[in-house]
Amino acid sequence: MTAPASILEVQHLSMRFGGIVAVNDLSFDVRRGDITALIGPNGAGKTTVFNCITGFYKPTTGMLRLTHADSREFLLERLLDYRVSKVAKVARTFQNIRLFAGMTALENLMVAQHNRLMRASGFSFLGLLGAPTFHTAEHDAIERARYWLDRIGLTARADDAAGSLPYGDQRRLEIARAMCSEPALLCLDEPAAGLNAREGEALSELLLAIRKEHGTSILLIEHDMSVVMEIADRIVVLDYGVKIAEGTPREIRDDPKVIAAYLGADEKAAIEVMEQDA
Ligand SMILES: Nc1ncnc2c1ncn2[C@@H]1O[C@H](COP(=O)(O)OP(=O)(O)OP(=O)(O)O)[C@@H](O)[C@H]1O
Repeated sequence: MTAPASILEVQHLSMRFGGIVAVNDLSFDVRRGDITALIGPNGAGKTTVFNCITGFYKPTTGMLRLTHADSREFLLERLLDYRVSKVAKVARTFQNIRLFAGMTALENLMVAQHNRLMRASGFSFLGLLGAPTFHTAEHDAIERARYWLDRIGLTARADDAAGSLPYGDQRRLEIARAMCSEPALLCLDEPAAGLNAREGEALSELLLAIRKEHGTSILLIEHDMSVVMEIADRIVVLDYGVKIAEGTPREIRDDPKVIAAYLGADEKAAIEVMEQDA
């Protein structure tokens, strides 16, 4: 059986906060194995969409259907947030870094596998008895953590406190931590924020490698257009909670509606700017 082409279908999603309509009747698909970017000016509703997908918010209306490669379906709007990560296998990073700063880099990657280890330990009982299933799970968890440390070039700093690492390394460690839970869908909220050009390139390389080597579908919010244009397969553009465009990086770059939204101008003014640039 071939895996369904879309890993996530967002259908008619709306989210209201009192009188504010943060997301308004939004529909788009995240294709399996693609890097999809969600972009738009400040306040467009991007983080609200993420919060609905990851179960932090219950949408006012709409459906969020996630389909695993084996065709198992999950309606994310009906799941509690911990089940979105644990059962539906959606992992997420945040705009601000949320590592455990006092724990080592390796420990941060082990904590991410806590659920799996707890299950293998029979919720402590089998672990205390030293059951082989627990030892195997523990060994696998360490191997997985070491793999990801190596993948982000931090093996030599495995025992350093996460908070003492350079900012770019912390960003990539967060992504590695999310990958330790072996997600079907990886949601990244502004992973390039605060990175310099070199760190931005290292991030792009990491995300392209995750897609290529692990086949993980990625949905990212990003303001850094150089990163978006370089790595995204498809882009969805939001403005005032509404989808104003969707397409390949090339299609989006030349779309007057998108340029107008970013300039805070109307479409006619945007076309004039494009003609001046040409
Ligand atoms: N919990 C909330 N309560 C009330 N209003 C909210 C809440 N969360 C978001 N909003 C409002 O919803 C709108 C969309 O916000 P959101 O943070 O989703 O935008 P964004 O595109 O992620 O912006 P940015 O790029 O600045 O992070 C804004 O007007 C914001 O003030």
